[in-house]
Amino acid sequence: MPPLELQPGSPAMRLNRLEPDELRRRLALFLDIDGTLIDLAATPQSVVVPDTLMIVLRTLELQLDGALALVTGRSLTDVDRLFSTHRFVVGAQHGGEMRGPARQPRQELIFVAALNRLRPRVETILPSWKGLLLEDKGRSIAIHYRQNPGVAYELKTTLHRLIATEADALELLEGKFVFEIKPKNFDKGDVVRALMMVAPFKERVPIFIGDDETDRAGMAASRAHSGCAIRVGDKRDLLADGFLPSPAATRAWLRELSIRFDRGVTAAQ
Ligand SMILES: O=P(O)(O)OC[C@H]1O[C@H](O[C@H]2O[C@H](CO)[C@@H](O)[C@H](O)[C@H]2O)[C@H](O)[C@@H](O)[C@@H]1O
Ligand SMILES: [Mg+2]
Repeated sequence: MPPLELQPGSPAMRLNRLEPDELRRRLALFLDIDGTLIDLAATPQSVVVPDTLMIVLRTLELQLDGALALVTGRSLTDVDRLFSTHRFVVGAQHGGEMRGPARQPRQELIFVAALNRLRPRVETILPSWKGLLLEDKGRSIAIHYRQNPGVAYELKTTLHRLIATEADALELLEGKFVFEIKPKNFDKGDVVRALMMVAPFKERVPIFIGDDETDRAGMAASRAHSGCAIRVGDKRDLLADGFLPSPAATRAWLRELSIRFDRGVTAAQ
């Protein structure tokens, strides 16, 4: 099994002791995408989803009777482009856009007016710096500065100043070489809470796996449902019950989990 480091006494320890078939029937997986399932790349468009990951996710989704969701900052359209051969349950745009198990896109419009008012002002300030990439997702706007990391402080200060005019409605998230402007009324925790109210997630124990500050709301919601949280990367995090060192380790861990479920079913037959 790849190196999943578990905090002593965490609920994850108890889950880990369950028989494979019991675990399979009890578990719900909430998986962040960038930096957790797939390796980071120079631009949002240049990431690669390995075929093997696609197979593992699809297999786990079947094994968990559908209780697997992708929870991401990306837009739903972008998720469907990346994972083009299957439509997963998705909490996109940090929870601003959702496709639940009923396969119906649910779009929340609250607070979006504030974002629409701010959009032209963000577009106006961007040419002040070289190498910025604007990713307008509709319900959130990402400003990537990976190509010019030196601008971080000045850009952040400017964006904070812009957002101050819509402070009741909007917030600034800090990701990996990216600042994101999003409405305040949702986060990844809402995705977990919403899905845990409906089948097939309901009654299961959630595990949220993420790599970023923006995942902490999802991690906290998972723990609040008596589940656990795993942080990917080298940051220690008090909210995390376990740690995986890299997206490659996450992929390997998910694959091992799927194999363990498969063996459990075979053993029970
Ligand atoms: O919640 P996530 O699934 O982790 O998505 C977070 C953001 O990921 C993407 O940006 C990040 O990944 C890019 C590709 O590796 C990288 O170039 C960029 O620097 C990262 O910040 C995505 O473009 C954003 O929309 C997501 O919010
Ligand atoms: Mg991530």
